[in-house]
Amino acid sequence: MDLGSVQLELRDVTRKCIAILGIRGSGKSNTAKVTAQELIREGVPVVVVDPDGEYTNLQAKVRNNFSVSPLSLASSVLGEGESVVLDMNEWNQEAFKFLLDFMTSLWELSKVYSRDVFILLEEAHEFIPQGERTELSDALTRIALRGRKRGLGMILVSQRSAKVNKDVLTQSEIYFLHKVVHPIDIKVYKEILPIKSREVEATVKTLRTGEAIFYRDGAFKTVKIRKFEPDTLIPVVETKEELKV
Ligand SMILES: Nc1ncnc2c1ncn2[C@@H]1O[C@H](COP(=O)(O)OP(=O)(O)OP(=O)(O)O)[C@@H](O)[C@H]1O
Repeated sequence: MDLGSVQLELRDVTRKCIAILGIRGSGKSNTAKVTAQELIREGVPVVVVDPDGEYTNLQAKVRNNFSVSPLSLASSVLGEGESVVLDMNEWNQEAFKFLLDFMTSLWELSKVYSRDVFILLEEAHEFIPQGERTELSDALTRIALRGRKRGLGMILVSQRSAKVNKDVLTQSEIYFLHKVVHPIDIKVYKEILPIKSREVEATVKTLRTGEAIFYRDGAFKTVKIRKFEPDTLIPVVETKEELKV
C-alpha cells in the first residue's frame, strides 16, 4: 500500500484499528482517503461513514438513501466486496437508526463471511464519544475492539482527539498523528507515544499539512502522505435509488 513516504503491507493493516487525528486542515481526511483508496485497490471493501460528503470520489457506491435494507447492504459488503460511502449529510434519526442496524447486521454476518472489511468513521468523536454511551457507540466499539477475529478493521478519523472514546483510541494499533495545537489534544498524543512530553510537543509543532507522526509497534517516524487523486479507470457509481431486497 503506497501512502506516500510510508509503504504498508496489506497483511499488517487488515483487521486492525487505525487512528488518524489532527486539527482541521492538517490533512487527516486526505490520509484517510488515500488509505481507503489503497485498501479498495487491494480488494478490501471499505464502508465510509461520511458526515460531510467528503468521500464521494472513492471507488465506492455512494448511498444517501436510508430506506435501503441494512441487512442486504451488509451482505453486499461482506458477500460481494462492495465498498460503500454512507453519506450522512442529513444527520437525522433515520440515518442514525440505519447506521445502528447496518453495524449490527455487519457484526452478525461477519460470523459467517470470511472477507476482511474496513469501516472508516469520519468525525469519530460524534459516533464513539468519550464518556457517553449509545446503542450505536456500543455497536461501533464492539467492532473496533473485537472485530479482528471476524475480519473487521476500523479507521477512526477525528479532529477532537480528546473527545474520542479513550478505550477505543488507546487500543488502536496504527496511528497517523497530524498537527494539533490544543494542549488537551497534545496530551492525548503524549499518552499514545512512548517518548518524552517535550519531544512530542517539539515534533508536533513541526508538522505541515499532509505530514504526520506515523506510530506502530512501538516505533514512530514523521511521514508525508501523498495527495489523494481519484482513480479514473473505473467510473464512480452513485446510487441514490433504493436497493431492492
Ligand atoms: N498529503 C497532502 N499533500 C498535499 N495536499 C494535502 C495533503 N493533505 C491534505 N492536503 C490538502 O490540504 C487541505 C486540507 O486537507 P484535509 O481536508 O485532508 O484536512 P483535514 O485535516 O481533514 O481538514 P477538515 O477537518 O477540515 O476536513 C486540502 O486542500 C488537501 O487537498
